[in-house]
Amino acid sequence: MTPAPIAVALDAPDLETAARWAALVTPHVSTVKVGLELYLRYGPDVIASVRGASGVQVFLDLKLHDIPNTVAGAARAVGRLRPAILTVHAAGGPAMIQAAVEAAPHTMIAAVTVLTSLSEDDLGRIGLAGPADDAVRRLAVLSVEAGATALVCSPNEVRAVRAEIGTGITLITPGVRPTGAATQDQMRVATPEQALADGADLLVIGRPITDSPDPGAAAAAIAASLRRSV
Ligand SMILES: O=C(O)c1cc(=O)[nH]c(=O)n1[C@@H]1O[C@H](COP(=O)(O)O)[C@@H](O)[C@H]1O
Repeated sequence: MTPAPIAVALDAPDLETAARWAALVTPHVSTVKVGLELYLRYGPDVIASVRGASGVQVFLDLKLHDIPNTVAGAARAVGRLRPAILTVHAAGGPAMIQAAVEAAPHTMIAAVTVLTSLSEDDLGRIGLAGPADDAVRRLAVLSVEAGATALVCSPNEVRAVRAEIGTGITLITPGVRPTGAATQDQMRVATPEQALADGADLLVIGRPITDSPDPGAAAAAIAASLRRSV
């Protein structure tokens, strides 16, 4: 069976746990995601540990955000690890995004538009007042023009972003919660089925899978539900 278009966020406190989660979920999902917690603790070795024997696609989520020269250096450094996907913050601007794209030519650069943990009230307070859709679409267009081939947004904006940028750009959506699951610190959320129906290409799902006593079964259940919904 083809693995589901899900990136499981391996936000674990230690490498053994992350590698165990990765091994349990990889029969069911296309991708595993390494974020700041693991990378800052263990460094580059973490990539090989979670990739394991399965050779699953690894998404390195470092959300780089600095001046173009610094981001180019960072993207070059981690590009050598050949992650399939690397995140940068779209708010770093077009020159920064372009620098990342050029520095890591074998990796898909995904620009994070507006964090899914931000509410519209939060957006007003950081100077992005208005519907989240507006800021997300603006950042999406800027990022694609700068060379990003993937975008990260909440499932609530995926339809508007797709309409704005057309096909050919990979849309990645965190903020995904199966019906009834706790939203925790996520503010702009939808179900996996809704995110896929609205045009997401890859769903980032962490705690609804990794907090389960059986992460493999939790991933398999969401994957099966996605298959039934298409
Ligand atoms: O870039 C990301 O992956 C990301 C962007 C965003 O806007 N929101 C967001 O939650 N994420 C990541 O997606 C994952 C979501 O995890 P859960 O909330 O546990 O499903 C975390 O690893 C976040 O770092």
